[in-house]
Amino acid sequence: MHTPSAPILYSFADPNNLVDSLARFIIKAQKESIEKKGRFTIAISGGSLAQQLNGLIGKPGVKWEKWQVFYADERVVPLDHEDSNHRLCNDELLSKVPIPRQNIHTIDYSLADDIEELADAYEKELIREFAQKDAARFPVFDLILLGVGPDGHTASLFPGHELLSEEDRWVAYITDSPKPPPKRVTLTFPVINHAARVAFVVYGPSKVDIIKTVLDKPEQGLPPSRVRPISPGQVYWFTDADASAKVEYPRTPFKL
Ligand SMILES: O=C(O)[C@H](O)[C@@H](O)[C@H](O)[C@H](O)COP(=O)(O)O
Repeated sequence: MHTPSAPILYSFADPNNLVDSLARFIIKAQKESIEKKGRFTIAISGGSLAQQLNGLIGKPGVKWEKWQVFYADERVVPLDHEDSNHRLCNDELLSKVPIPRQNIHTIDYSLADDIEELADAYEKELIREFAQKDAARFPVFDLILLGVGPDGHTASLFPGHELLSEEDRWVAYITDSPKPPPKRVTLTFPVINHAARVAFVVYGPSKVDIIKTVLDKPEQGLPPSRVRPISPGQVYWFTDADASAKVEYPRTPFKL
């Protein structure tokens, strides 16, 4: 029944090719989603991922007014703070494209003194977008974009952390993140694993060992290995030759 499909691994020798292929992949996902539902729901992580999205800037065929952008995880800092994932994503991409501000769903930092309330408010923001329209137990994002830390975390789901077993909530909070800043909110595994598509974007030599473990030894259960969207959801890996150098898992040639 709901057997997850095997991950699809792309490895690009040329970094520009990764950026361009990722942009084309996102535009195709956007087109299919808008044709089906009239909108495109996407969640974006922080870290180096934001820079990899600049292939979208100025590309024909992107219907920015149909995008609904959420954050796969967010650091609990003011939105203009240099640690904010929203600030990063805004600086790298969103401020450079004609997306309506109300389509960008940020945390409400005014609730930061009570992180549980802040996480609940962000969950309600998702419910407003998804529950009424899709009436599903969990939201079905059209696309979730994730990175992987050298310690094997993804979004703000860290190896060995109790949040890995969250089965109920859409948005959870963490106050002891091993990667600073310590206070964060994150989408949970049930949400990530209900997405139509999840794409990891990982490049550079510092990721070579962790990517090998995640893809070749999924039985170790690192957070990115647990990203296995239920059918017909699909997980993709966009890597460069440095990050995937040691991986034995089979690569798929990129074509749309
Ligand atoms: O808020 C965060 O810290 C990120 O969302 C995090 O999950 C990130 O994606 C990875 O740590 C990879 O980051 P790099 O690509 O910068 O290594």
